[in-house]
Amino acid sequence: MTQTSPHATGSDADLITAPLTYRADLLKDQVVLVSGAGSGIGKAIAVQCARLGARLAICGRKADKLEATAELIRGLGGEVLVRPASIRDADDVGRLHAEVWQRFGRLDHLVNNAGGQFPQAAIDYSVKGWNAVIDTNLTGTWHMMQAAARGWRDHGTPGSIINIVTVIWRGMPGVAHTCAARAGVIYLSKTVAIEWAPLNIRVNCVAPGAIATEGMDVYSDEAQRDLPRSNLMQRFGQARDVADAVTYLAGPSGAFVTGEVMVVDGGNQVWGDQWTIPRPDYFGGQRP
Ligand SMILES: CCC/C=C/C(=O)SCCNC(=O)CCNC(=O)[C@H](O)C(C)(C)COP(=O)([O-])OP(=O)([O-])OC[C@H]1O[C@@H](n2cnc3c(N)ncnc32)[C@H](O)[C@@H]1OP(=O)([O-])[O-]
Ligand SMILES: NC(=O)C1=CN([C@@H]2O[C@H](COP(=O)(O)OP(=O)(O)OC[C@H]3O[C@@H](n4cnc5c(N)ncnc54)[C@H](OP(=O)(O)O)[C@@H]3O)[C@@H](O)[C@H]2O)C=CC1
Repeated sequence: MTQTSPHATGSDADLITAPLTYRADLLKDQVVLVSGAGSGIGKAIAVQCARLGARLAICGRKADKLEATAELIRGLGGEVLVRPASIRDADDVGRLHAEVWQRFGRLDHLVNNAGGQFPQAAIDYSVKGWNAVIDTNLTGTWHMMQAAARGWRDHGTPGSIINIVTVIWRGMPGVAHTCAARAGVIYLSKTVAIEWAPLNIRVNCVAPGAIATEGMDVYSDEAQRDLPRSNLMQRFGQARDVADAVTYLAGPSGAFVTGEVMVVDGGNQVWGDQWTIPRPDYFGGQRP
């Protein structure tokens, strides 16, 4: 979604100046690794963490997008390691995590935000299209989780993982591949929350509903018009709504929270169709 869209997320200036929900030293000196931090929700999370005193490591595939986020962080006086990487590449993910430890000597939180999908009827998925979404959203997320956990285990320090997923519980017509991947991440997270509790690692998820970001550009104009009507608030959420949930889980407020999924969706989990492809006649036909 472009910044000129009526539903566009806050501008860079908003990310820097919007009033903080949390006190400004909440994450002071902590190190946060955010994937997909070059745009949308990841950018909002990274900038908010920097405003809360954290030092950042950011990754994504496109260096120019990451640099733009890094500029904002540096402008705030923050410290940031910029590391282009695809989360699909397990070896490169391993090197990324090694660089984070080398640079900062610690990692406190991993925010697995990188991901995406394309709208298509599931019956038409190609093998390559299915694999692209599963390899990114499920397997790529896992590479990052495992590398982080190994780092904390090897250094004998605590850590927390926050995985950005989505609202899967009533299905997601038009994006079945991402629904499958995110369901996998949620139950992976609940399981390793148990296995990694002895390592003092908390593992949680945040499930956003329809949030106004550049990522929405992959959907048709009709879908973008319809999505804000798919929740009780009748609007898009903002990237900072998700950043606030991440901060809740990362900060002292999250100290007794693990294996949880925090839903930030304006109530879409209880009401509202979320079709991202034309609705079949069987269900009342095309969206208005
Ligand atoms: C639901 C509402 C709430 C959620 C909202 C959000 O999450 S929004 C925020 C999230 N942000 C986003 O969602 C951002 C956009 N999404 C992405 O960038 C996804 O991460 C990605 C998996 C498509 C990228 O995978 P990649 O880097 O590998 O990209 P690639 O281009 O190389 O494609 C690989 C293959 O996938 C297939 N295929 C791709 N597109 C289509 C299509 N339209 N049609 C059909 N098929 C399509 C095709 O097979 C293609 O190969 P081909 O045939 O071209 O050789
Ligand atoms: N906006 C919404 O309504 C919702 C979004 N989500 C999820 O939230 C997350 C952020 O989405 P949003 O900000 O909206 O969309 P964006 O498309 O703006 O953000 C996705 C980010 O992921 C990065 N990314 C994609 N593939 C890879 C990869 N293989 N390795 C590293 N980075 C990658 C992209 O950067 P680059 O292209 O440089 O690699 C991009 O910055 C996504 O996982 C999305 O699916 C979930 C529910 C709703």
